Amino acid sequence: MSRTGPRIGLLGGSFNPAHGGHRRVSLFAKEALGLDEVWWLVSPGNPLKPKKGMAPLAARVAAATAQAKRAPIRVTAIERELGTRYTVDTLRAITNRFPKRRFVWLMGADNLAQFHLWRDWRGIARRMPIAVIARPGYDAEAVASPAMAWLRRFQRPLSSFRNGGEWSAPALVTLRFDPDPRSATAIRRADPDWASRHAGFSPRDQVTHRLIPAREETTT
Ligand SMILES: Nc1ncnc2c1ncn2[C@@H]1O[C@H](COP(=O)(O)OP(=O)(O)OP(=O)(O)O)[C@@H](O)[C@H]1O
Ligand SMILES: O=C(O)c1ccc[n+]([C@@H]2O[C@H](COP(=O)([O-])O)[C@@H](O)[C@H]2O)c1
Repeated sequence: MSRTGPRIGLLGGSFNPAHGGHRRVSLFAKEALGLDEVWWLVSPGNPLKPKKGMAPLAARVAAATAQAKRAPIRVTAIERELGTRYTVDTLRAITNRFPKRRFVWLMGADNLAQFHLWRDWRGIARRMPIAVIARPGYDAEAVASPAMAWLRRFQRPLSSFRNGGEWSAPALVTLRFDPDPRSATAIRRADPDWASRHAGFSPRDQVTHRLIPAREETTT
């Protein structure tokens, strides 16, 4: 299927909590890749991360919404609505739901280093291009990672993504810019009570439907 509509970067994450690094790399990726928007997919629960120390989804969405203010970033809890937990399932559902858009999966180099542990990671790479954002302390690990051994053959120059270029997959582009050292781990270390302070946050109900992009027509 040919996708010619708006270009969307998807940044999935725990956002526990969201920080300026998320915002900055999203804006950078938007410019570098010529995207129309970046959607943050605030995860109900990363399958590889412990639940302990994780603030409730609603608290993380609220903090992400504040962090994304006045930026072309849409904060969603779409995995909650879709009932998906694994990225491969989420991306299948999103591409089916928004057939007119073109998507690129964004992730930091720390996630590329672990990507081979994700469910059907090759399936993710086949579904949409991947843009990896350099991250201090992780780039060497990412380059040497098992997933990279397979993805390397699909590496594309940044120029192939810009100016209406064809977005075939698998494709891997590396985004290098002034690396941003911020991390949620550092924030939690400085403020160990962050998650417990929000433990009672909006305990009821789903995170609210207005955070979820409206369903589009399913015909192209
Ligand atoms: N400073 C950064 N530079 C590049 N990518 C980043 C940066 N911070 C977060 N990311 C990326 O954003 C996505 C969501 O990140 P996440 O919510 O896990 O934040 P984090 O700071 O990595 O959290 P933690 O320290 O708890 O692992 C991931 O793909 C991650 O690699
Ligand atoms: O699908 C998987 O197996 C999988 C394993 C680990 C992480 N992920 C996704 O990777 C994204 C980044 O997660 P995190 O916790 O590093 O911010 C987030 O969208 C997770 O759901 C997905």
